[in-house]
Amino acid sequence: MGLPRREPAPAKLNLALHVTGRRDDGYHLLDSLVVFLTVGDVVTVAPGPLSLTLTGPFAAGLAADPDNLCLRAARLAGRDVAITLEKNLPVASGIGGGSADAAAVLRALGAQPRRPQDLGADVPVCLASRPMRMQGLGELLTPLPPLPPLHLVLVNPRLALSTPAVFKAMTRRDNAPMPDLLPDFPDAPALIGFLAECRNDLQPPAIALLPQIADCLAALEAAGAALPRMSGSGATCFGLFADAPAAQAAADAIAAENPGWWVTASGLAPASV
Ligand SMILES: C[C@](O)(CO)[C@H](O)COP(=O)(O)OP(=O)(O)OC[C@H]1O[C@@H](n2ccc(N)nc2=O)[C@H](O)[C@@H]1O
Ligand SMILES: Nc1ncnc2c1ncn2[C@@H]1O[C@H](COP(=O)(O)OP(=O)(O)OP(=O)(O)O)[C@@H](O)[C@H]1O
Repeated sequence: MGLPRREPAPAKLNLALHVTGRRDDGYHLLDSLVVFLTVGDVVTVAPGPLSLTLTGPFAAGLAADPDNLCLRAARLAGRDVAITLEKNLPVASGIGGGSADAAAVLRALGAQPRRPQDLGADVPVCLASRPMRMQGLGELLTPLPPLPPLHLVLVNPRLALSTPAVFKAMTRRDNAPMPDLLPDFPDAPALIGFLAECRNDLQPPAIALLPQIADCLAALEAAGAALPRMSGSGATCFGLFADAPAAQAAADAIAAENPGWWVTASGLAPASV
């Protein structure tokens, strides 16, 4: 594949995240509905030697050190390339930033490693970057039926949350999965009705570790969001709105009231990135 190449790394969002068990090695069994957003990082890959340059609003939260997931992805692909990462997503925020970046590097290189999950449980789904039911530890992927357009607002208190710490803080790990057969989602009310019966099982332990998450959820609720919920292991929360102007107006109102937070409106990424 020709270089240089610019590859979007769309944010990952867990519309629902059920934790259904725990293996002896400490990893958890998941059942999740995952979608990808128009907001995201951007990776550019050019001919080598191997290097990483960080730009963008959240670049300061990361170091260009060898264990950055972009460099780990290039090494897994066996390629010496010069990578630029435009970091638009908050770091350690439950929307898959690092996994999305690693997947974008692999896509840009046309690499198909046998075990992308070795870079992180979310990397296989981020490689696909299209709506999926994600099961197992994150490696079992089933495409979702077509989804209606969604208009979201994301809210993050600009406080990082460690994924292992949230899993560790769970008090109950044998929660019910989603139904075996998912219904069709002809419109947003149908999807919202289904999601209302689902959960993010990481939300209660995350709030116990970081009570500000409850403030983000309350702000979304007050702005009229359907289904305010946390994504992944947090702390980013999301809510759904009727249309793009309503989402933008809610994002503006929440940002004005909470100048310290990261707030953005977003839609779903097109099916192929
Ligand atoms: C919570 C999710 O974001 C949901 O999409 C992902 O499962 C986490 O994906 P990720 O950040 O790519 O995860 P990894 O970097 O592989 O793992 C971080 C930590 O999360 C916990 N972890 C992750 C995935 C999984 N199925 N069970 C786990 O218990 C483990 O403590 C692990 O050490
Ligand atoms: N390119 C990268 N972008 C973000 N974080 C990275 C990257 N490379 C390494 N990391 C490390 O990975 C950790 C997790 O960050 P990341 O943003 O992927 O978490 P997350 O959004 O919570 O992901 P998930 O939803 O998959 O749990 C951070 O502590 C960070 O230091």
